[in-house]
Formats: sequence, C-alpha cells, structure tokens
Amino acid sequence: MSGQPLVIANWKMNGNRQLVSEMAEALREQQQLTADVNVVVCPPTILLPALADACYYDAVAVGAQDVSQHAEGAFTGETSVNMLREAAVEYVLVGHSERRQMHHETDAVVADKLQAVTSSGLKAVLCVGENAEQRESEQTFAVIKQQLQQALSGLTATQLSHTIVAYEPVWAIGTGLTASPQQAEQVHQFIRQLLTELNTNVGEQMQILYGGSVKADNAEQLFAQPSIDGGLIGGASLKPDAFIAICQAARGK
Ligand SMILES: O=C[C@H](O)COP(=O)(O)O
Repeated sequence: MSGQPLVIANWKMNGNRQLVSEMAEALREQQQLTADVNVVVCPPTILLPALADACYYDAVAVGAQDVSQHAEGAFTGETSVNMLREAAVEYVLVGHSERRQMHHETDAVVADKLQAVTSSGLKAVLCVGENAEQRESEQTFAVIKQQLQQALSGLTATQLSHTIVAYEPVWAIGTGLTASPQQAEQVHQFIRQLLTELNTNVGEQMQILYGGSVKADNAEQLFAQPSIDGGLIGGASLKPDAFIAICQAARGK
C-alpha cells in the first residue's frame, strides 16, 4: 500500500444539512486524526456543495457516490464528472453493489464510468464483491476476477494510479454480517495478486479497502490485517462519533 490509510463514509441516501454540519464540526476537532488518516465523506449529490463548504479547512475530502459515464447531454437525473469537479469532489465511488443491483449497472457500464473518472484526474473507488450465493458456491474469486478485469483492463498506468479498490462482499453490506478479518484478508490478498499481474508497480501501490458492516467494535481487527488499507463505511458513517472511532482504528496502519 502507498500512503496513509483511507477511510470513506458512504452516506447512501441518508443525511441532511444538519448531519453535514455535525460531521464537519466533529472532524474539524480531530486535526491529528485527519493528519494521520485520509478521510473522505460521500453524501448524496445534492449535499456535495454544502459538504465542500463545511470542509473548507481541507482536512476532509469530498466524495460522490456515483457519476454518469457520459460527459454531457440528454441524461435526465445524471451528474457528470465535470459537474462533480466543480463541486470540489475528489473521489467517486464506482460500481457500488447497490448501483449494480438496483440500477442494473453492468461491468461494461462500470468500466465506462471508471474511464470517465480516472481520465479526469479524480480518484475512483471501484467496488467489487460477491453475493451470498456466489460465496456459498465457491465462486468468490471468479466473480471478483471478472469484475476487476472488466473494469481495469482498459486503463492506462496513470488511470490505474487514480484507482482504489473496495472489496465489499454483498452479503455483508448493511446486514450486520461482517466478513471475518481472515475472510477479508484472503480476498484482499487475491485482489492484490490480480492487481500486480495487471501492472506490477501500480498494483503494488493501489489501496484496497474493506466495506460491509464495519463498526467501531470490529474496525480495529479488520484494519489490523496487512492487506486491508482502510474502509468504506455505510451505516456507521452516519454518526460522527462512530465514524471517528472507525477512523481512529485505521490510524497507525
Ligand atoms: O458503501 C458502503 C458499504 O456498502 C457498506 O455499508 P454498511 O457499512 O452499511 O454495511
């Protein structure tokens, strides 16, 4: 891994201006923490400008939960990469399992979004992971290999250097069922191997985050694993205290 641990809050379709203020205020009091850990908050799109304003002190980066693969045009309801850049966004989640499931995002669409984000210089967080049925039928590695290859194979080394991978087993998202540290570590090692096969230098440096029911009380064990470089946090990122406790657990990696 290169650089500092990375912890990303994904609020999904939760939060409001009050939570933006509370989170920004709580993180502003954690100067040493935000110096040691890269912290990103991904609110719903409409709250991005409010978050960017509230985080003017620069210790917290602004992230988006999704983006259009298109640059502009008749795509009602969509947001382009350039619009995100204007809103001071630095990170964009791509291919979250909720987008894949509920919005039918295919690997091809995910690859196009990754192209759009990484060619603009923004950082993309590519989400991959198997569902319960795939894990039970021992397809975990095959599923992840397919998702990674489809998404990453068309990227240049520079684009790869703007990419972060988040392993999120679908069965662990919002269910309270966390992958054990050993289960997560095993998949992270597999992802690292695939990334280095794709591009040795970039693959060794790329950050790999774990997501799926990370809480203040299990974060330390997960982040203690050598191949886990940080976390993508859903439900527990909606409470500033819990989110800060998770960021604290990533410290010193
Ligand atoms: O993006 C975050 C993940 O989907 C994890 O969500 P969760 O922490 O609520 O399980």
